Amino acid sequence: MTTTKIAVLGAGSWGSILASILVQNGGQVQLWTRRPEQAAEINEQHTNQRYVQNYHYPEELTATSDLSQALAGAQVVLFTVPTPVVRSVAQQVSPLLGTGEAAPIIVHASKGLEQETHCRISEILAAMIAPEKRQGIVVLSGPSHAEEVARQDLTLITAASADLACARQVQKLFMNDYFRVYTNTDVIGVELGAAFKNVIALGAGALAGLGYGDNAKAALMTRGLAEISRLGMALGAKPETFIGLSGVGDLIVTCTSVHSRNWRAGQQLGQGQSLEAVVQNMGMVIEGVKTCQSAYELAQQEKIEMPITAAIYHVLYEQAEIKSEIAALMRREGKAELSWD
Ligand SMILES: NC(=O)C1=CN([C@@H]2O[C@H](COP(=O)(O)OP(=O)(O)OC[C@H]3O[C@@H](n4cnc5c(N)ncnc54)[C@H](OP(=O)(O)O)[C@@H]3O)[C@@H](O)[C@H]2O)C=CC1
Ligand SMILES: O=C(CO)COP(=O)(O)O
Repeated sequence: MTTTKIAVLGAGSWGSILASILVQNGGQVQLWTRRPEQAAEINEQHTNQRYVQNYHYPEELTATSDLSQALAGAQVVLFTVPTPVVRSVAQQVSPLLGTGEAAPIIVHASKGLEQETHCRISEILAAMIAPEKRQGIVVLSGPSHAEEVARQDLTLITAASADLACARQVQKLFMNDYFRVYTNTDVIGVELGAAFKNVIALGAGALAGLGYGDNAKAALMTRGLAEISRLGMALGAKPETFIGLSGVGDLIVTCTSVHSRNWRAGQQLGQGQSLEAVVQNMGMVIEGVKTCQSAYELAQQEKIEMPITAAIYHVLYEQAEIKSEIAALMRREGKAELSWD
């Protein structure tokens, strides 16, 4: 079997751990970081202390700050940078890619929507990388905190693509005894589930920060899933995807885990910290903050009721009090739980 050459772009928590899996599975991986000192740390110490503490990366993993070196001969290019920088990184990548037979499969593992354009990540990649420079675009998504994958905890995720053959190739690259990958062709549903769950996780964290209990958490997740699915379907997603790994699966893990940066950010907001302080202190991406604005605007555009997302938007962008938003949610007019009643 020939070794697959893979470029992983972004050496944060997720990119570096996905790169590690690919190396463990026999891939030849170049991990790109914009910081030469981080490349040196990964190559020489086999650590990435800023993002994943107490983890020793496989010694075969090579990091580089030279993008053309990372992409040379790559058959697969995996984007793992935060949503707000996907467009600018793709712009740098595009001129360096081969065409035709040399064009790579493009994969991404980011979870958000672009602010202002409301684009999904695969839409950004399709716009920035010409069709002759890529094979299929595959989305990797599901309940998967980097910290747990690092310790080889059992993890199941989805590889979604309109091109099922490409999704299967990506599935094969990542599968091993602790990391199991399913395929899905509903790219819209997978990307929207991933983006919107981060917004609900901010709410789950805020409830915890205010001292609410498990009833409130379950209620938020359930009604959060209802509104995510409503907007997702209006935007072309298949309903079943929201009860899959990239939907309810990721919603559960993000709303219930201390590993989640979105949950932790919400918890700190609930404890009374300012958004600026929370973002500043996290030192890692909190995707739900920006995606909340896109979700709120899309809901208005599609005329979809999303009361929880709207409440979180009011807190993040209009300085509303969390407790007043909770009170307003609880005092909404009584409703039927399901749309057919
Ligand atoms: N962490 C996790 O468990 C999971 C994360 N994800 C998703 O993966 C994506 C990445 O998240 P994650 O790795 O956790 O984020 P982190 O905050 O841990 O790391 C972000 C990485 O992106 C790099 N970066 C930021 N801006 C730029 C830029 N302009 N050009 C190049 N590189 C840049 C950072 O580099 P620098 O250090 O130089 O700033 C850093 O390496 C997010 O969309 C997240 O939702 C998905 C599943 C699990
Ligand atoms: O998406 C994730 C787990 O599936 C990670 O969530 P956070 O970005 O909130 O840490």
